[in-house]
Amino acid sequence: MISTSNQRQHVETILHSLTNPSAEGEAAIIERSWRRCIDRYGLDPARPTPPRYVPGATLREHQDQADALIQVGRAGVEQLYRQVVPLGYVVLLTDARGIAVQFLGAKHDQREHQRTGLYLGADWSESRAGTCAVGTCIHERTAFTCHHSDHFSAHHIRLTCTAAPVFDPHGQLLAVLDISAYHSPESKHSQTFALQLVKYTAKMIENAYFLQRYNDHHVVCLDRSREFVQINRRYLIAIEEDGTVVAANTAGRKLLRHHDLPLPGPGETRLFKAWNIQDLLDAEIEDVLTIQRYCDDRVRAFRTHRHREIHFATLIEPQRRTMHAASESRARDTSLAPLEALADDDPAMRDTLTRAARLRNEPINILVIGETGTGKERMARALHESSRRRDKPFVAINCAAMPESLIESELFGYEPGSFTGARSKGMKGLIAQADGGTLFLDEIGDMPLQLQTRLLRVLAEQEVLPIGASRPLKVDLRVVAATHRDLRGLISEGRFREDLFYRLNGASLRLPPLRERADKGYLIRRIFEELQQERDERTRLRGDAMSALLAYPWPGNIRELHNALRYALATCDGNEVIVNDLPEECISGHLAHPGAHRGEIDPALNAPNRVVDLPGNRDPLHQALRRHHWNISAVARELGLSRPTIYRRMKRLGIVPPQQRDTL
Ligand SMILES: Nc1ncnc2c1ncn2[C@@H]1O[C@H](COP(=O)(O)OP(=O)(O)OP(=O)(O)O)[C@@H](O)[C@H]1O
Repeated sequence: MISTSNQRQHVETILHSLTNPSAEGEAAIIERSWRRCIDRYGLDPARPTPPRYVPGATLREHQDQADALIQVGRAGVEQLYRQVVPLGYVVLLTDARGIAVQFLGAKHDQREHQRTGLYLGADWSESRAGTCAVGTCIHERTAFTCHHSDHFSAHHIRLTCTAAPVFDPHGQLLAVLDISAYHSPESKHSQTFALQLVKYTAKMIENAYFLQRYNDHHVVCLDRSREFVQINRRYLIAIEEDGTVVAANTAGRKLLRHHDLPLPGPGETRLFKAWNIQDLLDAEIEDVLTIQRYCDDRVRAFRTHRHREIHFATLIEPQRRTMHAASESRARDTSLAPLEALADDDPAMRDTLTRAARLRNEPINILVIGETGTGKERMARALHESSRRRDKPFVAINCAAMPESLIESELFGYEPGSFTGARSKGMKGLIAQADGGTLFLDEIGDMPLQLQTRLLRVLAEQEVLPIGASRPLKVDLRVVAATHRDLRGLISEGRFREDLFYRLNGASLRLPPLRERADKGYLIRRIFEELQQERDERTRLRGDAMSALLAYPWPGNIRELHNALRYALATCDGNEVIVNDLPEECISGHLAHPGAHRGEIDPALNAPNRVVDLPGNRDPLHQALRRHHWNISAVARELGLSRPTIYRRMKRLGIVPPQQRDTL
């Protein structure tokens, strides 16, 4: 708390500066803001303003509107957080109206954060909070440190806050990135480095947003340094195929303005001339569009027309083109679609899929290797569906799951009356059923040795001898076998036949574990989509749930992911899956907090405590109910959940309030 004399002195400083304006530079920004607080917003420096929070539903709307930026900027915000948290800072991302839509802070200080307004849903607009880093940054459209008594409200003067704006590709303010700390040296100079760091991160987020927004355009990146142009991406200018400039990042807009080529600002309706990149650079459009293809280091130097400055350029080509290429290849050969769908841009998977595509019609057997649940059966099915055998059967056999006594008859079939208990008409074995198609032998490492010998004969002769039969049946088979075991190890232990290994291993395809895949996001979205189709419903996967899913190491691989999403869809409120709907193990490394509710963006990182109300976690809910004497509204408030959700979870967990127990 700040002492009354300090508070009085703070008020006097503000009032004095307003009657004696003198400041320049950043001090002038503060004076201007103080004046607005009194003249325009009617705030009183003598009356501390406690933080104001928007209601949960309103916060949701703000978060939804900022969703694209939050998603694109997530990595940058999290990186900034990791850099500053050891120094006692929290990180806020607010929208252009100053509402905190994302918050990352140390877990144990949650109450303090909430008391100060450094929390989700806090309104940091200048008109509400007075002079502060976020609100004043929004007003002045510039990065700014509001240190201690720079704040208008005495409530905030122990804070140091540094904020930087993030603009959209048309110069409109999108968001403000802020770091704040409770304890800092008296001198404002101590925050110089903080200011640079926040500006840098805001620029990275802005550029990431720009590149995503214009990923269907050519984007020219310019820099005064050849060495840094690829890394810095300082000036970004999106152009059409004919060179027409369509947008630029903040630095790019400044560069264009400096060369008398201004772009319209937000809300500017008067007609601007459409500039061409050739108005800026002394270049043929072909020289610009071919940088990637014809320049050794993918950099080309140009002089600007007006100031004759040398700029080095690189070019980011439209993704549309890559997508076209991919869809063209698919159009040429649509049969590859089942394989293509297995992965997005994971390098190991792309290699595996390229090999699979080449092998799909080759007359060789394939061994699929990967940890349990990595999608080996999926791969086998996709190989079958992409091959010329797709209209014939795909027969899957799990060699580990089948009782040893049955394997032989199931696989090879039998003649009528060949053993006691056999069907009178005999049975066609699974191998014969797969004739013309694909036989998938899952967990091949678990096949008993004696059957390995018989299987070897089938593969060598391409014929199968049912039990009790005197003549073998000819079969045309492609065998895909899968294992998560080390077959060579089993061979050296004498538990797997080496000759069978070579028969099965005409080629091998290795599937990476999910934790190593770079396309986790694609898999999550795809499986979520598949499950929704299965359930015939439309549910949203919220960003916080996505973050927790991306961060989890997935020891059970895609099967575990599949189960986690199925679970979340079954237990969520039907509209959206949030982090607390996920199974406990998926979030226990990324704790959500008791107040995690459908209004917050990333409880996984906001988390001060363990989740109190995890699905399936009966005790904490039970404890909360007892603590509140079974008052459901109070429990719902504490847990940040709706009353119907509490009732639903009680029902699911079999929790019955005492007053109802007698009636059961
Ligand atoms: N690329 C994928 N896209 C969507 N779902 C997938 C994908 N790969 C696997 N799955 C799903 O993950 C689960 C496990 O896949 P699959 O059974 O193919 O794994 P596996 O490696 O054969 O497992 P195991 O080693 O236990 O036999 C299944 O539900 C499957 O539908």
